[in-house]
Amino acid sequence: MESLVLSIEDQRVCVRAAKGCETMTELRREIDKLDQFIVEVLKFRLSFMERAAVLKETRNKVRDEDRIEAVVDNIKAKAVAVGLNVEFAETVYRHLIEQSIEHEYGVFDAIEKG
Ligand SMILES: O=C(O)C(=O)C[C@]1(C(=O)O)C=C[C@@H](O)C=C1
Repeated sequence: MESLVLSIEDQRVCVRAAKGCETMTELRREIDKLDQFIVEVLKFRLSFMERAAVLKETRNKVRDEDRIEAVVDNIKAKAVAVGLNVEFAETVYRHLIEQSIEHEYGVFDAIEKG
């Protein structure tokens, strides 16, 4: 991949491929651009947990083991498809889901149900 074009609403960012970076300064500038995007995607993903906390009727539905395994299986298949290390993808996603569940519990507990 020569470069990655990422867009969020009217924001469009072009991130150069790692092999196109000749210095650490250049390389870190590209990482910073990617991180900005990743943070926005994480925030957007978390907004779905906030909505899930509203849609789930009971607290014991916040953690859904079957769904966790389905998400992880899906991510592992996507990792294979794009050539990303599967163990890396699984580890990152299991952490992400655990943090998402913590956030969802927080929102669920803050809402008055019933
Ligand atoms: O699918 C859900 O029920 C969610 O709340 C989302 C999510 C996730 O992070 O993908 C989070 C908590 C659940 O245990 C399973 C999956």
